Amino acid sequence: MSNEQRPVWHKRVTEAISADELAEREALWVPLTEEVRELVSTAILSEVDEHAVALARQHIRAAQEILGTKVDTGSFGMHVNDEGLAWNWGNAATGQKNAVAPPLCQVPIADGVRYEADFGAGYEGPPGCLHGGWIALILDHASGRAAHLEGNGPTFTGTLTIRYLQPTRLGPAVAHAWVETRTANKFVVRCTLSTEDGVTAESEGVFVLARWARKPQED
Ligand SMILES: CCCCCCCCCCCC(=O)SCCNC(=O)CCNC(=O)[C@H](O)C(C)(C)COP(=O)(O)OP(=O)(O)OC[C@H]1O[C@@H](n2cnc3c(N)ncnc32)[C@H](O)[C@@H]1OP(=O)(O)O
Repeated sequence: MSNEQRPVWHKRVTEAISADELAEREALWVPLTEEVRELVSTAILSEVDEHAVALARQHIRAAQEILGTKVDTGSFGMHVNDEGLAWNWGNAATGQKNAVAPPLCQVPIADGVRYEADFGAGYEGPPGCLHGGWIALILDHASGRAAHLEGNGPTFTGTLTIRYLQPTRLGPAVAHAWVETRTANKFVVRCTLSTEDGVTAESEGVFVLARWARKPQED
C-alpha cells in the first residue's frame, strides 16, 4: 500500500526505532497512563475539602505544563517502524497512552479475540453499572479486532447491532468476538460481553476491509 492510496485523514508516522527501544518507551509511558486513569477515578470518589481540591489542581496544572513542553499536534495516529511494527497508542479503546481508554487487556485465544477489563467508577452509566456507550465501544473494538486479524488489514464498522440483555455491573468483564462469516471484503462478526452475572450484551456487526487497503483483485 502506498501513501498516495491512504486517505488524507490517515495519520501515519514512520519512526527509526528498534523493537527493544519501543518496549522501553512503552514501559515509560504506560505507568503514566495508569496513573492518569487512577486520578480520574480518585477525583470521582474523593471527598476531600476545598483546600485539598485547590492543592490537587495546582499539582495537576504543573504536570500538564511539564508534559506540554513537547507535544505533537492533532492525534497520535499510527506509528510504524521499518521492522513492520505498528503502534496506535492514542486508540480510544486500547491505546497505551490513552487514559480515557478502558483498561482492556487482550488475551490470546484460538477462536477469535478475547479482552478482559476491570471497570471502575469512571465507566459508570446506570448507578453501579457500565455505561451503554462503553459497552458499544468494547463490542465494536473487539469485533473490529477479530475482523482485522482475519482480514489482515484495517476493517471498519459498517453496521453494529447490539442487544443489551441485562445491566453490566461495574467490575471484571470479558469480551469475546469471533468472525462468523467472511465474503470477499465483508466480515460478519459476533461478540458477547460477560460478567459474573453471565452474558450481559451481545452484538452482530458487519465490518468492511477499507477500499484503500484492498489488493486490486479484492476490489
Ligand atoms: C495495530 C492496529 C490494530 C487495529 C485494530 C483496530 C480495531 C478497531 C475496530 C474499531 C472499528 C471502528 O470503530 S471503525 C470507525 C467507525 N466506522 C466508520 O467510520 C466507517 C465509515 N464508513 C465507511 O468508511 C464505509 O462506508 C465502509 C468502509 C464501511 C464501506 O465502504 P466501502 O469500502 O466503499 O464498501 P463497499 O466496497 O461498497 O462494500 C463492500 C461490502 O460491504 C457492504 N457494506 C458497505 N457498507 C456497509 C455498511 N455500512 N453496513 C453493512 N454493510 C456494508 C457492501 O454491501 C458490500 O457487500 P457485498 O456486496 O460484498 O456483499
